[in-house]
Amino acid sequence: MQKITFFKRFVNDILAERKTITIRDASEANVQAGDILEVSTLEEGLWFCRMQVLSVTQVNWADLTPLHAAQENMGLVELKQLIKEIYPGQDHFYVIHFELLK
Ligand SMILES: CC(=O)Nc1ccn([C@@H]2O[C@H](CO)[C@@H](O)[C@H]2O)c(=O)n1
Repeated sequence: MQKITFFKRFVNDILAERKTITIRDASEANVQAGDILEVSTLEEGLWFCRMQVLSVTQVNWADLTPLHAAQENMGLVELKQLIKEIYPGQDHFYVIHFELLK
């Protein structure tokens, strides 16, 4: 089974389905539509759900939209700032759209 991690501050949003995408660089985007992922926190490695990948699409930082931000349950300025912090100096990303499995 494939695995993915998230910062633990996003656990509640993911479980409540307020966060339905994650934006990753190429090294973390080795998934495709249909894949089922075991999901745990980055910090403690605590498992918290399974999710199914609905789609993987490419995006450049400058082309992020308010829709991406809404799917992250944040504002666009906040999302763009966050991605700069997580991935300094990178411009090319993958939007992984997922569905929580229950
Ligand atoms: C190894 C590892 O866990 N890395 C990451 C990387 C990103 N993210 C979140 O995805 C969205 C777009 O980047 C934002 O919500 C990020 O905070 C995350 O939770 N964990």
